[in-house]
Amino acid sequence: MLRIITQQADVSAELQRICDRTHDEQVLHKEATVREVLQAVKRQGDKAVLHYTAEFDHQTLKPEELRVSGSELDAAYQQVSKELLQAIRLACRQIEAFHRQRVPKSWIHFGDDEVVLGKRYTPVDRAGLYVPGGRAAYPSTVLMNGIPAKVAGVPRVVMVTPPGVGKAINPAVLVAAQEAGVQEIYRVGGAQAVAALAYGTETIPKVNVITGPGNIYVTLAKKLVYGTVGIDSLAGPSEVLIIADEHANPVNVAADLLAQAEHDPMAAAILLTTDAALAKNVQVAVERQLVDHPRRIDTEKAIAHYGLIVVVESLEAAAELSNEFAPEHLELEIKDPWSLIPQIRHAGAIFLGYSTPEAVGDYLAGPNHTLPTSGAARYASALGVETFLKHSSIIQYSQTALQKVAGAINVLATAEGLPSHADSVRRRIQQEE
Ligand SMILES: NC(=O)C1=CN([C@@H]2O[C@H](COP(=O)(O)OP(=O)(O)OC[C@H]3O[C@@H](n4cnc5c(N)ncnc54)[C@H](O)[C@@H]3O)[C@@H](O)[C@H]2O)C=CC1
Ligand SMILES: N[C@@H](Cc1c[nH]c[nH+]1)C(=O)O
Ligand SMILES: [Zn+2]
Repeated sequence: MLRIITQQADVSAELQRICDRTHDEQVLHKEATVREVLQAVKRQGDKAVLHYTAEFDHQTLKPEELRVSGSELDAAYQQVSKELLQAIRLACRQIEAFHRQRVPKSWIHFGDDEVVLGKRYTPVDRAGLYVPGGRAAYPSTVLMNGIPAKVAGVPRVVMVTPPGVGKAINPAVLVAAQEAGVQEIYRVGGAQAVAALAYGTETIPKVNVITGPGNIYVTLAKKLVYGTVGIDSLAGPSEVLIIADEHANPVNVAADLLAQAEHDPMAAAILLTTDAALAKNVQVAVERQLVDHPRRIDTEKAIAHYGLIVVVESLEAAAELSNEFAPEHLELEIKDPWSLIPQIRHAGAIFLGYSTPEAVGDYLAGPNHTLPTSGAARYASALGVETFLKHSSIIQYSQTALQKVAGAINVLATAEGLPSHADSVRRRIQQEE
């Protein structure tokens, strides 16, 4: 049963507990497992990858089966319906159009005294996309990761995804990969996949950046390999926080809460409402919709552990609680959602109004669905083209310009006790005189 509490109770502490669910003591034993997997893959390469694939995914693979073959990729097109292919292509177009909107551009500024300054953007050489596949198949995530990598111009894009039952990756995932321009796919998931991409194995190449969402094991692994490789953000078990007023439809709100909860037993689904009657009606609607839910057991776990309805005093109070939580997805199911926007400081994606369910963003509105979770939206953002780019600063000084700043550099270098720094400037000035 989805719990209802009022704002008088210790709401902040309860929200914090839910927010921290991926980094509290209960996940420590999972972190120990992940550390073991990372070390083993680093030392033993493919052998460890295959070992953990057998242990956690229950699939016995030979090294040569790790990479998805060309014939499997071709065959996937025969296994998806025309409607599914059309939907994937529609999503592709909309996601690509969105991500092409504001691609970071190199720039150069020619200043006084022939000083040239700028930034030059270049893609990483190799990107590794993690596409989840434990409890559901995620062709949409293939597009959300593959398209920005393509727009960024990454020369080599590698994808990993769990092997699936009978070693068969969902054909929609393989079709989506090809539509997004990804051809190099490996049948491996979990922490062992992240480790393979971070350290490289005999079969799987080491990459420069690992992107994509995943469950607690994937997210902990990404956190631990950060530094050896770059990552997009900690995009772990899904979350939605809905702020709703008395005009919201309780059945729709319940469906949106369940749409998150069904992802994972560790997913979070929170409603903050100014209307006590709506709170009760949503609670009842959630129960009803769970009755014949095909993923009932896991979804109920998420609702029981990380689901919550809070009756708040005002929309302003709701906005403040939402900021404390910093949700991955925030839905504003209120009459004038734009009026609350100025008060929202932290959220991965914001969905406005009664007719914008999060699912529209999950699949095809265009913005990325790979978003920071567990409070990471306080400092991180959605995956984007920039995730696959880095920039080099460009600096050119003329002799005249150098002469003008030599004194200041000398003072700063002396203050830092670094005489060679001062000397490197002084010598050039003296050479000129
Ligand atoms: N934040 C975001 O942007 C998004 C998050 N998600 C989240 O991605 C996740 C997908 O999760 P899954 O379906 O589980 O797929 P997954 O691919 O993330 O995880 C499955 C892998 O976990 C490993 N694993 C399972 N049990 C294990 C154990 N006991 N010990 C060690 N490793 C184990 C297995 O190797 C398996 O391949 C969900 O939490 C979902 O909410 C999905 C889309 C977007
Ligand atoms: N809701 C997921 C994305 C998703 C993919 N497919 C369905 N939903 C998230 O956390 O962003
Ligand atoms: Zn979803």
